[in-house]
Amino acid sequence: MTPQWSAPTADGPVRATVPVPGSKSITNRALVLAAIADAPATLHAPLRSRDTLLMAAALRALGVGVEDGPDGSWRVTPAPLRGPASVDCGLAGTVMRFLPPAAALATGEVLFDGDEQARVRPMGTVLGALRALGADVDGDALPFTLRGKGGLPGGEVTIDASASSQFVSGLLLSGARYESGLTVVHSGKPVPSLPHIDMTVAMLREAGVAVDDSTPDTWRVQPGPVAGRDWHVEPDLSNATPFLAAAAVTGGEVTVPGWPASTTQPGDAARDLFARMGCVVELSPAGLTLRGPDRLMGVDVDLRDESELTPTVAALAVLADGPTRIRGVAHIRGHETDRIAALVAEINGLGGAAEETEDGLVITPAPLRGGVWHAYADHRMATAGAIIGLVVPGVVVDDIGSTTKTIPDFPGMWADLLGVR
Ligand SMILES: O=C(O)C1=C[C@@H](OP(=O)(O)O)[C@@H](O)[C@H](O)C1
Ligand SMILES: C=C(OP(=O)(O)O)C(=O)O
Repeated sequence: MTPQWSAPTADGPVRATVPVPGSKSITNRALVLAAIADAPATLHAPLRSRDTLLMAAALRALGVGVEDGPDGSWRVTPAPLRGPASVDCGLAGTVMRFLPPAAALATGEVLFDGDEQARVRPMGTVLGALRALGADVDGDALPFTLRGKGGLPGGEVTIDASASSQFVSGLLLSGARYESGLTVVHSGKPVPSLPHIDMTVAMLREAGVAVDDSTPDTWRVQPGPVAGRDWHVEPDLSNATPFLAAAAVTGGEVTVPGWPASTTQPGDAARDLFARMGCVVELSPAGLTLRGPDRLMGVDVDLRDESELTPTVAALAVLADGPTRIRGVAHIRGHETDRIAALVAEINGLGGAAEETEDGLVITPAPLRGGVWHAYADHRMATAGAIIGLVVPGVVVDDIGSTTKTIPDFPGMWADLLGVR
């Protein structure tokens, strides 16, 4: 855990242009696709943070070449995957869910483990699916060992992906390399974060893989090669939201350059969310510019599709002038931490009024006081504390280092945002 971090308060409306590092979700998909492709490829502007460095390290351990380019790019040279190897998943859902289906293509043993908190994240569905498809893997959670046989027959598998869209994405990413391809059928409560599956499908198609997603809850990947192609990684739109929130809560103006005109990133939904809370949001070739209102409005929102935005929306909600209800995110209890419980505990710990519901939380604005905001090793809990600290003096985030999961230098970016570096 890093030393306690006193969140800086804003002494007026925040005005800044904030370049945001690359998307975690795109970078880790591109790394996996490049690793199992038929030719070398370059990732331009990839995210280099804990989650993606762990993915790169894991692929290197499996025999893939991942070399640093002078401009921050990554050159990936595919190779037949092979064990014995150890994979440290850290706390990264994308590593723990995307790599085991790829490791089933390897020869030899691959040991997976991660942070203590990672050992309670839902994994059984992926491992059960791999077993059903013919893989030799024990267990239902980290740590586990997969004994690679150099490939899988593939076929059809039915899973319950209501706890994470990553179960589907992980299987699809490697499915074209299984002998008869792969059909994943979801059966259960609705799949969350569906745009992240759309991102997987779009990137597979860009890599020349035929994917049929025309039937709801069924995805079919044809067997065949994955084309080695270069990837240009977009800025991480979900990671942009704390910086945009700084303008929202101080009546300021923040621009994030390079915001894509069209994207599969669920973070793009932030444009509409901020607008509903009273902000003026403008997308132009210069990027996305957000102007904060005099008073933020509370909202009633279903965040099932963009559930990773919940901590930012909750932080905005405590500073709004009316109640907010967040629905549709029961599964975020299995994110880096139980985010529903964590948000409610930390908001109430500062004197706020938040309540858990079965599938989200309700926040009623109340005067807040300073105090310790616990991050629970969760990058988005930490950035939520930073947002509140802009307005509430004396907020101290206990583990700002948790932000390195997806942002290399959040404290530095935050200081630049406020002009206090
Ligand atoms: O595939 C991805 O890159 C992600 C999918 C989502 O996971 P869940 O479906 O578990 O919410 C999202 O919350 C996570 O941050 C990234
Ligand atoms: C849920 C998240 O991460 P992960 O990829 O580890 O699931 C997140 O970044 O909000």
